[in-house]
Amino acid sequence: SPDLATSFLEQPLDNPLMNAAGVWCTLAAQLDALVESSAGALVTKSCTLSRRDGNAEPRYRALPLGSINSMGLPNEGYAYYLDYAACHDYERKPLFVSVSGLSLDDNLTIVAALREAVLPAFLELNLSCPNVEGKPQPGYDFEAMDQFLAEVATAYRRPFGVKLPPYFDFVHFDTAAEILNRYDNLAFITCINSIGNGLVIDTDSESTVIRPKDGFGGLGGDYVLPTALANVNAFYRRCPGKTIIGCGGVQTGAHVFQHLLAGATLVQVGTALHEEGPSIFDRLQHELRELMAKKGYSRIEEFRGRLKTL
Ligand SMILES: O=C1NC(=O)NC(C(=O)O)N1
Repeated sequence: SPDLATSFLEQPLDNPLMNAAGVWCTLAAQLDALVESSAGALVTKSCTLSRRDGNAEPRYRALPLGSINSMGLPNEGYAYYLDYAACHDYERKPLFVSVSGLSLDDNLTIVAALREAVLPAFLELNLSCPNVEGKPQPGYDFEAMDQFLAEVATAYRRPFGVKLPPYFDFVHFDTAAEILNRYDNLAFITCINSIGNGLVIDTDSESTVIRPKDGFGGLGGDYVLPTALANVNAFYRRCPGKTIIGCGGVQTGAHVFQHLLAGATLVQVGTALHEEGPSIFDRLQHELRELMAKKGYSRIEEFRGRLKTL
């Protein structure tokens, strides 16, 4: 049957699937469940300098077409995730550490600690959390993003990656890619984070469905798949020297196939994992293998990045 084996920054993986940062990865027990699952890799909840309770509840709602969330970066603080990363068995599967400091200084402190720990973990720098009140997303402020990257790339010196927000304009794809391409140790790009500040209204109650920010929150699920695929392919085309991780709207093996076709090397699962649990990785691999067999593909590299245009 088709082989899902792949590699990421020269590390071998059994398959290209992993969780999206923030989903099933805030506490050690959740992370352990991902290690025990058939996911090919895992990433920790975006961490900040100190532990955070996050935003008031209700702050997440599953919907027929996906999800809306305004979690507000609830996490155990960066030391908790560095401790977890220090105990992880990297022979079993790669571990990514997501970092979302609330300031450049916080990010530099966390990144320096990660570098000092000398662990095989991969740093995913989150530039795109839309849910901390008063904190603009660095991903939507190109000057701030460039400054963040200049300082983090210099301080960390090792290969790292970024988690980007979705962009919706070719000028923004061009400008963001031009910035990313200036950093040689910026080795991977994860597209996309949630589509920020959507508003879901419940007709019966005539109300918003989450409490924070008057109900405005990040969208995931079916709502975001075409935007996620566009961003994966836009950066795949513009950043040939970098590896793309796809995230957004994955619920079936066909969605995984589409992300790979668009140029992704790994594929992250958020909303659907939140709703189905880690067994989803078995289902997605089964569905992807079935689809590959039907199409006559035996390995991912036979079609990855080979999206046809009309
Ligand atoms: O980067 C993030 N994206 C989201 O959609 N939500 C979380 C959060 O709010 O913590 N962070």
